[in-house]
Amino acid sequence: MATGRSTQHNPNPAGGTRRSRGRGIPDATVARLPLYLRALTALSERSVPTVSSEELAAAAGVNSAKLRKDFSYLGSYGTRGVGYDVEYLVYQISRELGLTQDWPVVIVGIGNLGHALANYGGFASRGFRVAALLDADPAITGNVVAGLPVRHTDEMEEIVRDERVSIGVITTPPGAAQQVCDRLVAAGVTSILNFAPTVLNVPDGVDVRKVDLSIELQILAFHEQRKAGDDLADEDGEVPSAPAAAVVSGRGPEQGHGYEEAAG
Ligand SMILES: NC(=O)c1ccc[n+]([C@@H]2O[C@H](COP(=O)([O-])OP(=O)(O)OC[C@H]3O[C@@H](n4cnc5c(N)ncnc54)[C@H](O)[C@@H]3O)[C@@H](O)[C@H]2O)c1
Repeated sequence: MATGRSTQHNPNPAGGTRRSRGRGIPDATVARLPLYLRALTALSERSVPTVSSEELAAAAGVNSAKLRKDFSYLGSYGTRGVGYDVEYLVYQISRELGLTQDWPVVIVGIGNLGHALANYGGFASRGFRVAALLDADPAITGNVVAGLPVRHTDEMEEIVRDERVSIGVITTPPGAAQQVCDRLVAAGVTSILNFAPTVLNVPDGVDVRKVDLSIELQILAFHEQRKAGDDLADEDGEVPSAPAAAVVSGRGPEQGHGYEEAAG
């Protein structure tokens, strides 16, 4: 394993706007592109030809000034009085996100979550092909999930090389995640989507995105608590002291998605 590891890619580091490699689009803008693409795809499916920045911003849940700024990085300014061409924007954003090419993905850890992800049809329609499902448990290997045989992790290196896999999805228990990550990276994977509740150490040049539904729920709980506090304050004019900080204290900078709050 390489030395000099860094921790995961922080989409919004303190002290400046991080720019993605290549065309100088800020990472915060890149993080919002999938939101625009989802909204645009829905419009495209309804054969809507054009959309205003306000309509699209509302559909994507983003502020419209931010959307116009984001699209200016793509060189897309829309037409006054007409708006943006939906099909062209779908193409432009897909191209920017690298979705016009096929991305083979491996999923490691085919338990409850791995099964659910393997069965999720949305990957293929967005350009992500599940190249292999891997698990360390011989009782699971050989089972067919979503039409694919679960293969043993002993085959990981060979599969990554032969299928030219650059994206690995980790759905193992937390105790196994770092070791799985190390093997994926050593085999040539350069992007990891980590569902295990653990912080992964990776060498420079490897991007890690972390998905944690419990953190999202904790953030909602924080806002719920604030709302409850506001209601009480409305009644008696005082805001009660809320122990909410404890609820969100586990939120590290790499864990928040922060589409709206991220600098753009
Ligand atoms: N991010 C989220 O929102 C979210 C939601 C649910 C679960 N999780 C996490 O996802 C992970 C999986 O959860 P689950 O409910 O599917 O667990 P599970 O126990 O059902 O499945 C885990 C699978 O990983 C396999 N495994 C164990 N060690 C391995 C190794 N070294 N290499 C390859 N495979 C290995 C096991 O054989 C098993 O099939 C856990 O870390 C859990 O905490 C995250």
